[in-house]
Amino acid sequence: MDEFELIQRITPRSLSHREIEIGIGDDAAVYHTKNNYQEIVAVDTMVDGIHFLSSHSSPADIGYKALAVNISDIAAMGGRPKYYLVSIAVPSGWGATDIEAMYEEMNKLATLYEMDLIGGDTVSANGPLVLTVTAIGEIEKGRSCLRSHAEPGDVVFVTGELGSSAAGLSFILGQTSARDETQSQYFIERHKRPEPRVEAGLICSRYHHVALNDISDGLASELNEIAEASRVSIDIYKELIPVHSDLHILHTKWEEWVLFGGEDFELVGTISNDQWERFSQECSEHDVRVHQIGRVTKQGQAEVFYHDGQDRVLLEKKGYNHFKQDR
Ligand SMILES: Nc1ncnc2c1ncn2[C@@H]1O[C@H](COP(=O)(O)OP(=O)(O)O)[C@@H](O)[C@H]1O
Ligand SMILES: Cc1ncc(C[n+]2csc(CCOP(=O)(O)OP(=O)(O)O)c2C)c(N)n1
Ligand SMILES: [Mg+2]
Ligand SMILES: [Mg+2]
Ligand SMILES: [Mg+2]
Repeated sequence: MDEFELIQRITPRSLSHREIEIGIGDDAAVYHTKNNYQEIVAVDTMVDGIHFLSSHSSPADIGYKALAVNISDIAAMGGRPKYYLVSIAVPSGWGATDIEAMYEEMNKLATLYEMDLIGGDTVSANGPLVLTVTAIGEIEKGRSCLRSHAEPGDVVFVTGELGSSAAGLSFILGQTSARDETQSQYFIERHKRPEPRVEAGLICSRYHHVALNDISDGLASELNEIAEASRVSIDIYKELIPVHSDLHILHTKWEEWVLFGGEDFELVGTISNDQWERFSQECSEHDVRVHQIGRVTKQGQAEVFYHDGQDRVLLEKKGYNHFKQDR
């Protein structure tokens, strides 16, 4: 495979954004920016064996998820995604068709969100496949949904359902068995194809002082990050957390999946009590699922508490941690 041929093949034929002066094809990309807007930039890397198993995920699956998790970070700021760059380190076992299939799927997802590929990098590798995506988005000045925005009295909410991605991973790793193919396929799909909550994030950006985080490392970890950044205490309630109706029958570990599993790429956030009803109404009008799961209680100490019936336990900042896995 020739590096230059490959770049030519993955170069988009048309672009969604006219602000691009030069995308792929020079030393760097150049685009115009809008007045009264700020840019949002996020980067995440995926490594074979750590974030996915190339034995179980197709190149298309891998491409989809690498872009989706970056779009998710733009959504978690309340922004609109616009551009992306892709860097790949390709091991010798991978051919041009695999790489093209990966880009094809990224391109499909990007088209849904009107994003343009504006650059990247291609290298050969001796190690596993490494895929790094940088996403760039925009937001009106001062409207970002920062982790530091939580205040006492705020409602704590999540989008979608939690724990399904971890259940899917458990199926892939052969740690859980399913009732039937349809059941396992549902959860595996949640794991391989998370839907970035762009619409939910955009709605959040139109409200005052919303805090947001996307759930990559698990609910417990992300809530602790909000608590730390805002220096507040948060209380959440087991019975309020939305989960798939089959989740609890799959494995006794289902509650761990919900709290610590991660990779749901749902949004967790806080919003003032007086905006909550209008906000949840607007979400339902746009078919965006949101559920209240708790409250921000007080300023001072950064703590998260989990209510299970009569019990109230400290929810530690435990979850996926790259340097702290039991492996
Ligand atoms: N190696 C690094 N160099 C510089 N900044 C980093 C590095 N790794 C993470 N960060 C920054 O630390 C913050 C937290 O990162 P991370 O936990 O990966 O966020 P997320 O879960 O949203 O992807 C982000 O602002 C990220 O940009
Ligand atoms: C083979 C395999 N093992 C374990 C996992 C679980 N896993 C890997 S990374 C991760 C956390 C999210 O990835 P990270 O790089 O921390 O993303 P970020 O927090 O930066 O968005 C989880 C739950 C997986 N997806 N695949
Ligand atoms: Mg990251
Ligand atoms: Mg994030
Ligand atoms: Mg992480």
